[in-house]
Parts: sequence; structure tokens; C-alpha cells
Amino acid sequence: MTRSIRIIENMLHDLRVRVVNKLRRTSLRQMESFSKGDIYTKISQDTVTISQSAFFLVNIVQALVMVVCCLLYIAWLSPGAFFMTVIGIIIAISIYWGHRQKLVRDMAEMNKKEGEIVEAVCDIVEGYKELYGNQKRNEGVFKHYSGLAEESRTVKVRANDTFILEIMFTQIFFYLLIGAVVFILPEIVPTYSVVVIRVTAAILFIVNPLDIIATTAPLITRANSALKNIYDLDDVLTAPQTDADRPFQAPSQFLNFQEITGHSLQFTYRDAENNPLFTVGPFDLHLMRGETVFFVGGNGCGKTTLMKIICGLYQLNSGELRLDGQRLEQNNYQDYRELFSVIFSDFHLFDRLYGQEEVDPTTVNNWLKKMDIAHKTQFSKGRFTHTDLSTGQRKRLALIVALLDDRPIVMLDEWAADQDPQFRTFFYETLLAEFRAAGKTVLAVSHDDRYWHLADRVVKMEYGQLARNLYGASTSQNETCQ
Ligand SMILES: Nc1ncnc2c1ncn2[C@@H]1O[C@H](COP(=O)(O)OP(=O)(O)OP(=O)(O)O)[C@@H](O)[C@H]1O
Repeated sequence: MTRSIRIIENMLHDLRVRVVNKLRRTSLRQMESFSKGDIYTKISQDTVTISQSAFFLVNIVQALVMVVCCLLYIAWLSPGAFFMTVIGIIIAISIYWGHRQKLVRDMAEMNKKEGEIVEAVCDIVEGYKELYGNQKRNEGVFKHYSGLAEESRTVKVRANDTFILEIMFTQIFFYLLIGAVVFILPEIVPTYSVVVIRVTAAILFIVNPLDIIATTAPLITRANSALKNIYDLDDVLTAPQTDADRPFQAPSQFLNFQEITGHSLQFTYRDAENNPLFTVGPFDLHLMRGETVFFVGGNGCGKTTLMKIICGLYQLNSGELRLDGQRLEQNNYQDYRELFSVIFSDFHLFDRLYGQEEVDPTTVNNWLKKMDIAHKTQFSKGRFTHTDLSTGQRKRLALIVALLDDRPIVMLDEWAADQDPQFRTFFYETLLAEFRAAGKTVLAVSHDDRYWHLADRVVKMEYGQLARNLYGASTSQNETCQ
């Protein structure tokens, strides 16, 4: 028993690790298409359901072995009794199967509802500030949550009713079976009376295992449905894998690149039905190592999307990127991505320096001083003592983490937007100059027109197109829209 449970737990562990491993390497577009609640439910709750059912699954296997042995014994004693018992079991299984389909449907619905409930709870937790001061919105979110919880309860109650019905049915079936072999069979088969006691004993022997099978089968159905959810996620994640199966070997083969060129680059957001929503490009691109380029333009014109295209987070729909003339292919895209230290406006701040374990704590603490947050957080034992900082301070910390990677290209999406005027000036006038002196290429989305003169070029975007260079000449031909 313990060995079997260990086998199931090992299998589950491997499956979960495999799915999370795929998840961390899937394309950004696919990640954006998932609902958080759905992923959390599948990876945590569904695996718990399977774990909890492991014990019962082992029990069911033991019970099945017992039933088969007893049936063989009954067959040896009396083919008539065996025939009757098997017919009875087949009828019972058919009726159970009818219920099972209903149970499977209820389980699928229950899982969907649980995912939606997790999403609603995330809304309450993450949107707390927006809700606390707005009673009407607060009530609205809670009503939505309560509605989902109510629907989930209805489905659960319905599933439990089916479950209990099955157990009752199984018990009635056993009594009918025993009654048939004890009272009816002797009337039909005259020679049967000789073995009736032994057949009855054998049937009594399989009552308990059959009971175990009947009562635990719905749990197994539940576990099966949970397993299907995880396998579905596993399957979905298989298709759009990019170059992730090739382990990346640091340092990047492009570390010493001199120029990045793009020709007819284009990317389109599409909805679930594949209808186009917004297109960036087609445009040509030319970036020289060590350049500081600002990308500017109105809200929604495509600056962030452009950044995601340039740093390789979005796969191009058409066009090609080249580094020093070498075309980027699936097998070297990761090398390309490794050139960038990126901070988007919706960045995530890890509380420890994953992948940078060998970093010197003094270097990190010096950076904290330089960024004027050393009085708020310290780097100690491989992690930051506090990450509960103000938005501007969190961005400074994110910049430190990005710079510690020491990559040749620094990409910042409206990084300075949340900085106070003093630090904003420090960023544009001092930090950017230091990046330039260190030979870094800086690609920054900026709305601070006061500082645009500090860039080598300022490129304006309009409606998904690179409109023109507002400031500074392109290093070769202008980036052009086509
Ligand atoms: N994940 C997405 N799925 C579908 N459409 C998207 C997605 N992200 C952005 N868009 C659309 O693409 C367009 C460009 O968005 P993007 O975030 O690139 O603009 P932006 O110039 O960075 O805007 P802002 O200055 O407001 O940050 C927008 O119209 C937006 O609706």
C-alpha cells in the first residue's frame, strides 16, 4: 500500500514539475491567454484532490483483486451462480456508468467554477484599495463572488446527490444479488443446493470489496477529472513551445553584438477567434550598440508592444531580426533574449536574486545606497530584507536587480514615471550617462519630454507604427514604417 501511494505521489510530483516547467517557458502570448485562477486551481487544488484519492485508488485495486478471485471460486463451484453474479455486476456497472457521465460533467463544471472563484478572490485581494473606499463597487464584487460560490455549491450538492445515490444503489444491489443466489438459484438449478452455502460465503466475501469499489469509485472519478485538467494544461503547453527545449548556455553567443537590424517586423494581437485586435508594424529597425533611444507616443500607440517585440518576448508574425547580419532563428532566440535587462511597468519584484546567487552583497548594498533606498531595505543572506516599498522605491529596486545582471541592453518601459522630480533628474542626467559610459544600449519608453535631448534618438510611435525620429538622426536609415 505505502509503495503504491509512493508511486502515485512520484507520478504526481513529476507531472506537476513538468507542467510548471513548461509554464515558465511558454510564450508570453500564451501566458497572457490563461486565467490565473484556472492555473492556480489546476496546479494546486487538482493535485491535492489526486493525492487525497491515491489511498482510495490503492484500496480499489486490492478490492478488485479480491472480487476477481472470489468470482473465479464461484465459477468453479457453480457456473450458474457465477453467471448470475456476473450479470448482476454488469447491470450494476452499466447503471453506475450512466451516473458516472453525469458525475464527470458535474466535476468539470465544479472545476471551472473553482477557477472563477479563485479569480474573484484575487480581484478582492488585489483590488482591495479600489474596493475599500467604494462600497458600491465592493458590494458588486462581493455579489459576483457570492453568485459564483452559490453556483459552485449547487453543482457540488448535485454531485454529492449522485454520489450518495450510487452508494445506496450498490448496497441494494448486493442484497438483491445475495437474495438471488440463496433463494432463486436453488429453485432453477437442482444440483445447486449442494454448494449454496459455499457460494453464499464467497458472495459475502466480495460484498465488502464491492462496497469499497462502489463507495470510492466516485472519488476516483473526481481524481480522474482533476488529472484530466492537469493533463489538458500539459497538452496545451506543449504546442507553442518555442526554443525552450534547448538548455541555454551562458554567456549569450551574441554578447559582443554591434548592431540589431529588423526588416518588416510585424506583430498582431488576436482574440480567441483569431480576429486581429491591434497590429504593430510592419517596420524596419536599426539599433547600434551603445545607443540611447527613447520611444515616445500617446497611450495605446504600441510602445510596450514594440518593446516586447524588440526584446524577443513576442514572436514576430512576420519579418526578421538580425544581429550583425546573423538572422535570428528558433534555436538562437534565447541567446538574443539574454542580451536584455528589462523592466516593464507591470514588473514583478522577486525578493531574492534568483540566478544571481554569487553576487557580492557589498555591490548590492552600494547600489541600494546609490538609489537612496538603503534606509528602507538591505541585502542580506541572499535576499532583500523588505520589498514592501513605495511604487517608486520598488522600481528603483527592480532597476538594481536588472543592472546586477550586467547585460548589454537596458530596456525600460516608463521607468521614471513614478520617480520624484529629484530622482527623475538623477535617472536621466546621471544614471543614463553612466549606462552610456559603460557601453550599454538603452531603449526606454519615455513621456518626459524635458529630457528627450539626452537621448541619441527619440522615435515617435503612432497607431502601431514607428512614425518618425523626433530628435536625433537614425544611425543608418530612419526606422521606417511600410
Ligand atoms: N495582451 C493584449 N491583448 C490584446 N491587445 C493588447 C494587449 N496588450 C495591449 N493590447 C493592445 O495593443 C495596443 C497597444 O498597447 P501598448 O501597451 O503597446 O500601448 P502603449 O503605447 O505602451 O500604451 P501606454 O502608453 O498606455 O502604456 C493597445 O490598443 C492595447 O489595447
